[in-house]
Amino acid sequence: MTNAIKAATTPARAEKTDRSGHGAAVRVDGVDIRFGSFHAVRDISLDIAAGEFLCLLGPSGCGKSTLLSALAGFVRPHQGSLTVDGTPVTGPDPELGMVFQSSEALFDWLTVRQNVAFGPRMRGRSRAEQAALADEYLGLVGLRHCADRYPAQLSGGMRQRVQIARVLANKPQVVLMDEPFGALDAQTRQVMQEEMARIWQASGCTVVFVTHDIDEAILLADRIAVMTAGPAASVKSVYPVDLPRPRDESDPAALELRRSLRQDIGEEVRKALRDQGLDTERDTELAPERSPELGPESGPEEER
Ligand SMILES: Nc1ncnc2c1ncn2[C@@H]1O[C@H](COP(=O)(O)OP(=O)(O)OP(=O)(O)O)[C@@H](O)[C@H]1O
Repeated sequence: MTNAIKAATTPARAEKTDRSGHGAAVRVDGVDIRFGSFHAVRDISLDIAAGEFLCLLGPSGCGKSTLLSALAGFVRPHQGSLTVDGTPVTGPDPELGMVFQSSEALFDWLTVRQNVAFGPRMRGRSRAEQAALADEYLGLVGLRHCADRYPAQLSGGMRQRVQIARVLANKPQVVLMDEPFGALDAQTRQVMQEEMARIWQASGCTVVFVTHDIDEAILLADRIAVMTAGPAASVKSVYPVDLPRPRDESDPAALELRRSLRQDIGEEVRKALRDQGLDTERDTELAPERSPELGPESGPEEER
């Protein structure tokens, strides 16, 4: 467990009704996942504190989504355990909200308000409670004025905000996000990242966020876990992001962290490309950056 994020104590899940909408501690302990004979991830251990924002970074195809799916209860580990506030994850659970990359997950035939009220409705909340929750979470994502529109009448960024509101309206303790802004244009993505930081702070939930984007991870995360190239991917290193919020990407400490992450992930990407028989020597895009004026590189937790 050298790469593990050490969580505080993990209180019993029995308290969850009192703390609904607040974060839960997540423990990934020695998790192996296989698809038939294919070994996707190997011996992954991570302790994520209640209310923490953890980003998972790594080369394409290393197993980030697979790990997230296991946390969501969609995929069963071959070995090891996944627990939320000490309770094993055995299948999908309303306490574990999943936000997908594509906003196609929304129900096109329901209005925005009905989409957000869907979870509370399924959980037997009264009409008044459904309306109040939809109003609250649409307000949080700044879309109260769109409540009566249908998803097709919204932009991609707005649809993603509806998806986030719909997940949060269930008051999950843990929100799992799989490249939620990956399909957005650069400007919308930047606004959504800033919004996400605000929404997370307002909701208090634990977030596990998969991304390819180093800058996005630095902007959002309390800690960043970097995965090795697959197959049999594991956690290579965990970086604490000790930067004040809101984050300033031009902060020298942020630039230094970015350089370390690029180097760390670049090594894994080159390894993956070599395994695929590609020549990576000429890949200048992935070459580690050298900026002597930035001083010594920041390192992952276990190197400190
Ligand atoms: N249901 C499945 N059956 C077989 N193999 C799978 C299955 N799901 C994922 N894999 C394989 O597991 C590996 C990890 O896939 P995964 O989607 O988790 O990677 P990723 O890091 O999220 O990739 P990307 O960053 O490109 O989205 C890949 O080699 C993928 O082909």
